[in-house]
Amino acid sequence: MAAVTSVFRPGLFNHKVAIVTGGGTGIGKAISSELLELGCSVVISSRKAEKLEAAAQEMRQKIPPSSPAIVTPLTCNIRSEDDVKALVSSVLNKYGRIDFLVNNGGGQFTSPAENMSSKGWNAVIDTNLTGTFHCCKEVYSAWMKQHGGVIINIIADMWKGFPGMAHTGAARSAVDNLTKSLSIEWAASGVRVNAVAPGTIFSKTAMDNYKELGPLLFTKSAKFNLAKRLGVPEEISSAVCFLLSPAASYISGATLRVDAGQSLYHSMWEVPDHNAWPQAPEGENLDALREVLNPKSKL
Ligand SMILES: CCCCCCC/C=C/C(=O)SCCNC(=O)CCNC(=O)[C@H](O)C(C)(C)COP(=O)(O)OP(=O)(O)OC[C@H]1O[C@@H](n2cnc3c(N)ncnc32)[C@H](O)[C@@H]1OP(=O)(O)O
Ligand SMILES: NC(=O)C1=CN([C@@H]2O[C@H](COP(=O)(O)OP(=O)(O)OC[C@H]3O[C@@H](n4cnc5c(N)ncnc54)[C@H](OP(=O)(O)O)[C@@H]3O)[C@@H](O)[C@H]2O)C=CC1
Repeated sequence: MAAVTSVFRPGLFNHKVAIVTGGGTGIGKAISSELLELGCSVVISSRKAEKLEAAAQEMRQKIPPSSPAIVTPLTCNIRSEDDVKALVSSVLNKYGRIDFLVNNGGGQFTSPAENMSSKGWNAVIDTNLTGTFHCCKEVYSAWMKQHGGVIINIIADMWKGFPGMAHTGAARSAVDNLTKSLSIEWAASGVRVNAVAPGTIFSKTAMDNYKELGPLLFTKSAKFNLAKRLGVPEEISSAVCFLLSPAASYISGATLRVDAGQSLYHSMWEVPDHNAWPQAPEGENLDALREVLNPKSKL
């Protein structure tokens, strides 16, 4: 299979520097690879050093000879403010600038809300909401406040709630709002802040996170969008590269849904038939409704 080639102009991001959290797998790997192809040096960052190093090796082999880009793997748990400070400081020491921050690292587990422990809830909120905040704040304070830049937050299709993953729905919705607040507060520094809300995007690592449930969740999900197929990480990457690029110079505070209309369509979560709902009030409208539902009842 041929390698995907960016639709953007070669050299578009020459000599820029990006941090991509979760940059070694799935969506983050696709974003990092496309940025490298376009000339941007990328720091890929997540918790597991071995995984990052392997991803960096693979990416190095694919950087076009014409690209001045360098890829650097650096470990960081975004839940820890100290880790994030150390990451940003290392990037500035090595590269002397940070043009782009892509807050992609994150995730969750499936569980009905009533079975979530406080520890599990906090793990997901700390990762997806607080982790994103840590990265935005540190990159802004240490670099973008004085020099400008672009931040992209990867969120999720939580627009109709997120039954089965209520913790991440709450966290991502909060990041959608954080994106707007930061875009306003940091506008005068020349910082654009946007979000991308993916639909269901297949990668091996994303699916494996759900263990034996993974294949079922992903295959079942494929029909709940207008394309009638799953997305792939490259389809998120191109949206991110657009928002990072000068083509999006008039876009800030926005969330771009890259979901083939999934958020407009019906949900995977089935509400079972039940009689638990309060009855509608008696009156002429309910009488008329009963007649429509059961015309013979009048006889
Ligand atoms: C319903 C339709 C779904 C279709 C799929 C469509 C959408 C796909 C969206 C995606 O985002 S795919 C990307 C998937 N990738 C990831 O999620 C990767 C990152 N995920 C994680 O790191 C974890 O999920 C995490 C919970 C965010 C963090 O895990 P970690 O192991 O670092 O946390 P701990 O601190 O060890 O655990 C804390 C606590 O959390 C609870 N918990 C963790 N995993 C599970 C689980 N699988 N099931 C139930 N509970 C879980 C648990 O209480 C843990 O505490 P302990 O019990 O271990 O003491
Ligand atoms: N795939 C999909 O359908 C969708 C994905 N998303 C979101 O997109 C992002 C990328 O997911 P995807 O590529 O699909 O799945 P992956 O599981 O491949 O990616 C998740 C990445 O996040 C990193 N990560 C997790 N926790 C932390 C942490 N505490 N600190 C730093 N890095 C962390 C992981 O690396 P490590 O374990 O080494 O820390 C991993 O690289 C996630 O935020 C995900 O929730 C949103 C909507 C849909």
